[in-house]
Amino acid sequence: MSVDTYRPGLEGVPAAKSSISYIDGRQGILEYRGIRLEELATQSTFLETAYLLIWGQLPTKEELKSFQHDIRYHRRIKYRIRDMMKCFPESGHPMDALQASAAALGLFYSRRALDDPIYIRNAAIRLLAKIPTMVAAFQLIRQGNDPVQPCDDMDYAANFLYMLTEREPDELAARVFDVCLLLHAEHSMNASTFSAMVTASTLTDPYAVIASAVGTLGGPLHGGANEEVLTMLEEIGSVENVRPYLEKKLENKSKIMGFGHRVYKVKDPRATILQNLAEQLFEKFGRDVYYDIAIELEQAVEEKLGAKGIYPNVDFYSGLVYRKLGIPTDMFTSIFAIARVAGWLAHWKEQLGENRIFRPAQLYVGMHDRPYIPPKERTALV
Ligand SMILES: CC(=O)SCCNC(=O)CCNC(=O)[C@H](O)C(C)(C)COP(=O)(O)OP(=O)(O)OC[C@H]1O[C@@H](n2cnc3c(N)ncnc32)[C@H](O)[C@@H]1OP(=O)(O)O
Ligand SMILES: O=C([O-])CC(=O)C(=O)O
Repeated sequence: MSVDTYRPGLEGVPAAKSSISYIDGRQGILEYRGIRLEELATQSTFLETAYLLIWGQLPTKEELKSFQHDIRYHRRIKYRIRDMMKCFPESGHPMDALQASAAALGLFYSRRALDDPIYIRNAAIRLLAKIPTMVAAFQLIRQGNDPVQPCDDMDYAANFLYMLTEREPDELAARVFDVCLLLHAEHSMNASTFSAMVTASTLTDPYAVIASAVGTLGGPLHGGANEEVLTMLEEIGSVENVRPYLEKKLENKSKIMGFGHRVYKVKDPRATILQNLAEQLFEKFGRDVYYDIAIELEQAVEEKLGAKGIYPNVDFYSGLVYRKLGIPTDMFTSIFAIARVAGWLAHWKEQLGENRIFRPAQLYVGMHDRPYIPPKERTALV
């Protein structure tokens, strides 16, 4: 293998064949199973879209009804998982709590019948159903409260907001949240999905697959950027400070959170839809002061970095939507994870269909034939 074939970060290197989603990064197009995201966002729901992603086609009325029913039925989590979560430190990050809880599901359900479609379906249903319950449970537990049981009369998104706030959510808020989940559900070979696929390729159980993907999503270069964006907007503090802040960041060669993408060289289509959702919420519940800062920052970054193809990504406007929905900043990435479970499961299933263990090569750049030096003859490096 030569240095010429090595691409840091595997940029542009195809790592799998997939029919799940398609991105045109120059035109800002995203399709799930061939259907434009914009069409799904206005006409579908998160659960219907999750079905589409995992099983490859839109469900019939009966299939959707039975899928929704099964998810409702499996929303509760075992008291032992709740008790385990009560032992987590309240100061711990929600993504760490989620990774540990997702992995813990494997203790109860990891039968690994990977060639049995019923096992695959049940595992997908359990994960889609229980992950939101676990995310909401940690939020209540860390505030010193008991988790709220899922409400059987509520849809997926409304039920999550209910478990989080203990109040029946506003209709617009629930619909907006559902669309947010749909927008974050899948995005081809991103880092967390790749992580899920590597884990899946060893034929381990799906709970380990999802736990490894959650760990990868949390980093600030990936899903964790949505929290960082809000912190940055708070730090900027005023519209007047946007340009001086940006100048300083660029001088220090720092990244501007929520901007840039390996594939998109224009504004991420999800950011456009999220911005629109934020505006719908502002119209009903009042404008967020940070929105004006965000708009000014988008403009300033475009002037400075637009020529390099650096525009807002999905993480730029999502936090402003979640904030208006009353979701605390350090939970933003867990919300992303609830949605992305659908995409991870779709890739898990696709990977199992034509599995070969991931085992890439490396370019060894170390030494050879070094003598072993006994401890007393060694000198410290510094
Ligand atoms: C859900 C998601 O994962 S969406 C991405 C969320 N992450 C972020 O918002 C974090 C900020 N963005 C970034 O760090 C990057 O744009 C990434 C990680 C998303 C993509 O990284 P890569 O494809 O490896 O691009 P890379 O980091 O090599 O950047 C290429 C060039 O653009 C610049 N650049 C990229 N993103 C940014 C940014 N946000 N702010 C300033 N400059 C940037 C780099 O400095 C680099 O410039 P150079 O060629 O002059 O050295
Ligand atoms: O595709 C990527 O690299 C990151 C991303 O936008 C996502 O995972 O949604």
